[in-house]
Amino acid sequence: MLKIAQYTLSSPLLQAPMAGVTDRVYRDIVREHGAGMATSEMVTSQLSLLKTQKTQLRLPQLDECSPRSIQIVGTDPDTMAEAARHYVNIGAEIIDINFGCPVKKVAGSKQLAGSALLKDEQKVEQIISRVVEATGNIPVTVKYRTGWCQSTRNAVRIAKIAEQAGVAALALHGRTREDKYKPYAEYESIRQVKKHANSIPIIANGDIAGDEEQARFILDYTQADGLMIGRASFGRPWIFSELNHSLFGIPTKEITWQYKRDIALKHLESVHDFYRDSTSHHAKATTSHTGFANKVINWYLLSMSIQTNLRPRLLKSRTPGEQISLFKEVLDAAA
Ligand SMILES: Cc1cc2nc3c(=O)[nH]c(=O)nc-3n(C[C@H](O)[C@H](O)[C@H](O)COP(=O)(O)O)c2cc1C
Repeated sequence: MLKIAQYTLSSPLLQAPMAGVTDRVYRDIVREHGAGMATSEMVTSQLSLLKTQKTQLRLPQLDECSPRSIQIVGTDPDTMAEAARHYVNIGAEIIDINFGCPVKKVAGSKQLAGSALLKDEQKVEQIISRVVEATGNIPVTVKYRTGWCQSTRNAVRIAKIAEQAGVAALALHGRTREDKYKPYAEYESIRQVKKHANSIPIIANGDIAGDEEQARFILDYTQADGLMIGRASFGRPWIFSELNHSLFGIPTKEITWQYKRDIALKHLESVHDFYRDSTSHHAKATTSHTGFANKVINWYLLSMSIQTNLRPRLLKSRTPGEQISLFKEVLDAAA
């Protein structure tokens, strides 16, 4: 089984961190359905911004499934080390560093964080070393892309830097920053990384769609120790238990239509509970609350191939109660 430093995971299939997606509710649901770990979406290493409600809601909580991994993003080694120390103090059990984010707000010329750091290997080394030093025996992992652009791919060099600086595991998305999300991810770089940095677990990421044959191919071809799944888990948290069963023979419940319906409904109810409880004292509560609830509805309608003319009403529901009962009606009508 996949081991990250002192943590033996229950499955080598991990949920990819996704900003605006993998909130506490999402992480709980995928863990319940077989994901071996679900890292938080990226959070700032600027501790002064920690007060914001948005960041507070992104942080892992002490009652969350272990190991609690939190992903930090930033650019200054000392600031990131200080942030890592802070997150460990409030309960993180693994610190993940983001060297993969392609978006302008993070990797643009103003911030030079996320995937932009792949252009500066020395800085990567400094950041990792400082964070590893700051976190003591709390494992540090790295999630990154294969390089800034096709002509400067440096996944193997980054892996060796990370390995030498004491990183406990690497997750590699088989695209460069320049590739953004264009089809398709490639797995050759992941295979090379596994070949050249074989003292730590390597986790393959990119376009894993949930079918057994493809997942088996990626594992065999790259020899990776685990797979990380992002978008394919939208409205489909049972993807983990399905693949756990088909790839590794881990027993699972039968995934019937009724089972999916119950999960979809529970996901929506949990989003309403979580944001209502967490944000009831904040004026801006409704933005993330409604945003997440509507995303959840759209994901499940798509993944369960449900077409309904009630969709506009569903997304514009005035109260959580109204939305939940309408969603139930839609799910039951589609059964
Ligand atoms: C909406 C969205 C948000 C994302 N946010 C993050 C993030 O916060 N940190 C990170 O390392 N990667 C982030 N990613 C990248 C994913 O973790 C993953 O590497 C990428 O989606 C490829 O995997 P997939 O093809 O299985 O989706 C994000 C991706 C999406 C689609």
